[in-house]
Amino acid sequence: MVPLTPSVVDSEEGVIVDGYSGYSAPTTPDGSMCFSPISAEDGSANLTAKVRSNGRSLTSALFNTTTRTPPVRNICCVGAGYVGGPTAAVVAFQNPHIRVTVVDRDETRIRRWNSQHPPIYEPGLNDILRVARDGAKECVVLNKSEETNTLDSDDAPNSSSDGDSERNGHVRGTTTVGTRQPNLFFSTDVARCIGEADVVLVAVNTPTKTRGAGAGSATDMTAFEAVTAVVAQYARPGAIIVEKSTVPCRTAQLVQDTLALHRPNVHFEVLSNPEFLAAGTAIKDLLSPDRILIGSSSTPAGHRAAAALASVYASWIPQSRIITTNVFSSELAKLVANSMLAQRISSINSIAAVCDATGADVDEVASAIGSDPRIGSKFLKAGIGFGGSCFKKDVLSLVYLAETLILPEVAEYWRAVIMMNEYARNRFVSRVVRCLNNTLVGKKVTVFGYAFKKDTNDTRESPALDIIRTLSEEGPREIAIYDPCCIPAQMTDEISRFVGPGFLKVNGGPVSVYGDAYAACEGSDAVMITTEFDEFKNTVTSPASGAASAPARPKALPVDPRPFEQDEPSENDLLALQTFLQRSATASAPKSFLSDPLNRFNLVPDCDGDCPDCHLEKATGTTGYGANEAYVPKARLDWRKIYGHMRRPHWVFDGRGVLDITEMERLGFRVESVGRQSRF
Ligand SMILES: NC(=O)C1=CN([C@@H]2O[C@H](COP(=O)(O)OP(=O)(O)OC[C@H]3O[C@@H](n4cnc5c(N)ncnc54)[C@H](O)[C@@H]3O)[C@@H](O)[C@H]2O)C=CC1
Ligand SMILES: O=C(O)[C@H]1O[C@H](OP(=O)(O)OP(=O)(O)OC[C@H]2O[C@@H](n3ccc(=O)[nH]c3=O)[C@H](O)[C@@H]2O)[C@H](O)[C@@H](O)[C@@H]1O
Repeated sequence: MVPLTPSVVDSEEGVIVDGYSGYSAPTTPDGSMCFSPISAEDGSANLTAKVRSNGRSLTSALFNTTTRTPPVRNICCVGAGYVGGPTAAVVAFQNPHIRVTVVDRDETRIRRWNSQHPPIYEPGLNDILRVARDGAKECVVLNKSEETNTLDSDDAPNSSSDGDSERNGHVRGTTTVGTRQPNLFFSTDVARCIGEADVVLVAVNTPTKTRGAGAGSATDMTAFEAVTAVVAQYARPGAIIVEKSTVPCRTAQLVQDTLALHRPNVHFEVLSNPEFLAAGTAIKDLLSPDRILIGSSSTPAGHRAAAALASVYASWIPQSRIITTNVFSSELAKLVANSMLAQRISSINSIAAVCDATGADVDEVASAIGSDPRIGSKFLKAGIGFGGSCFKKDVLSLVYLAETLILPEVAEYWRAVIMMNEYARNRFVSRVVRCLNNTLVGKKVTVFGYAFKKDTNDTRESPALDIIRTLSEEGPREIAIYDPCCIPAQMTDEISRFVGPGFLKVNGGPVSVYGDAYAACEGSDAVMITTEFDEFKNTVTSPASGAASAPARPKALPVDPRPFEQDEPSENDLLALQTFLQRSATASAPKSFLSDPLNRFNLVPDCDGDCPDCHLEKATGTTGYGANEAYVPKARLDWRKIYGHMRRPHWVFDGRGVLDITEMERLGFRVESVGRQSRF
């Protein structure tokens, strides 16, 4: 056990530091917390009063050097999902002195995090895991810029570490980076790990309730409430409890109440620290976030807790990007951020319908309005609408909040964002069916894209799944699915679970999953693009001229970070150098150099003989995206080749606006694209 920190000592068991007292937390009929702000108000308003007493930003107080900041040495993150896993990994990576343990009740998930098959794919995640989870070997890096951008394995800095030795094994112009011990762990022992932590990050799922009070819009707090109860029982006195999950506004009050109920007379600070990462760019977002938001109570203990959490982020994030607010503002800000982003997508999709009816082009409209800095150009891509696990549920959570606050106009306003999203999707599918003479019977339709957005294998609330379900009802001969990032076996399994096993071709249904885009198009009457993968883009130059095999995303070379600013390069410096060396290596560089140019990684132990992921990989011939194999964007599709595989009249329905219509029509396709018909 890590010794108690100063702040922990001043809030030992039996001592109420800030005068909190306990009351029972309201629950919904089905046992999960309702989190209605109205019912929360009914109890007591200790936290509310503290928040109201000081609504100003706490930032100045936070970084005031006179504020005593307890050192954080042990963090437990509850929830090893899309947020908990990558967030904890980056926190551990950037803070080698902090022990970070990610706990989950799902044994399979934890086993996979501890193996060569992490349960999620995110670009850059493996490199972080390989260092934080597995520790790193000593390595020697050349601390000066390369004159050329064409390094190969012989130029690898670590390969020149011998000869020409100076004292302490250093080579002129080189820096030795010491070994690093593992400080990221994954465990199913939830109670024990919570009990050892100075800071408990709660990053469990908070979906929309499907039954009971508020079904269809309120947040299902079952998992969050369960964790709160375990925290209340096992957390060490004075531990800082952090809401990382997206939760309804005023949840901190209810957490406080639950803690007080289970452990009267013990004080815990509850912080809100919502996560803003997006799937597919999680590591980039975590390494370089726009902002870190920390909400706390405005008491001295609240400020100390916020400062302690801020100190963890300060290892790699500039102070200016760490924003502090009162705890309820922070909770609400997360819901509002997602709702505003979703609203922009719905707004532009409503305009796409107007474009289709008038001949205006939605991309041109978006570009024209987006150049006004007050509007901005991001999140104005029209198409089949947003998917993913969060936008819909967070907008609905805001709707429910407004309803419970008796603000029906506000609720209706935000509900329209969801309605417009559904309208966009339905409009697209109706168009496909209409263009195919109102019947799919005997026809084959190919769906390109199963993940809810590009560069991720996250398929939650994927528009594709909804579309597959609707198309199935039309009685097609086949619905072929291809996704460049998702593993076919997993897609098949999900379709079986969420649409039904009877829909799979192997069981007599129409749906079949392909690992090859061209095979998926064989004999197809129509191709539908449902995810904006770069692989699906066509090029302005004819594929016949060779452009089809061009890389999907030619990237500018990253900057060589050397010479390092400090004698001792930071983990960020090493990561930047690794990326630089990988991207500037010649094609002949060996694979081992490309995956680990600094020769720093320890071996990942082999999986047990009965590892189900190894079996799956062997059985299906897919490698998955484990520690040894990352998803590499594939070459762009050769649409001319696809044309040859399809049946006339070669329909393509672009639900994501990734195609150049003129070029496609030149190849002979008939293209329908949301808001982009440009008939005039
Ligand atoms: N997915 C995303 O990109 C983002 C999600 N969020 C928010 O973060 C939160 C977590 O989301 P995800 O990571 O996507 O969810 P997830 O479903 O991927 O992971 C949640 C994990 O919590 C575990 N869990 C549930 N109850 C537990 C318990 N009682 N004890 C131990 N473990 C338990 C589950 O087994 C699961 O592995 C949600 O509130 C979400 O709204 C916020 C920003 C981005
Ligand atoms: O709370 C969350 O879960 C996260 O939700 C979103 O991230 P994410 O859903 O992963 O991905 P986005 O890039 O926001 O895309 C969401 C959906 O909107 C669609 N989209 C996006 C942008 C656009 O212009 N048009 C559009 O249709 C995408 O195709 C995708 O289906 C937010 O961008 C994150 O900041 C937030 O942390």
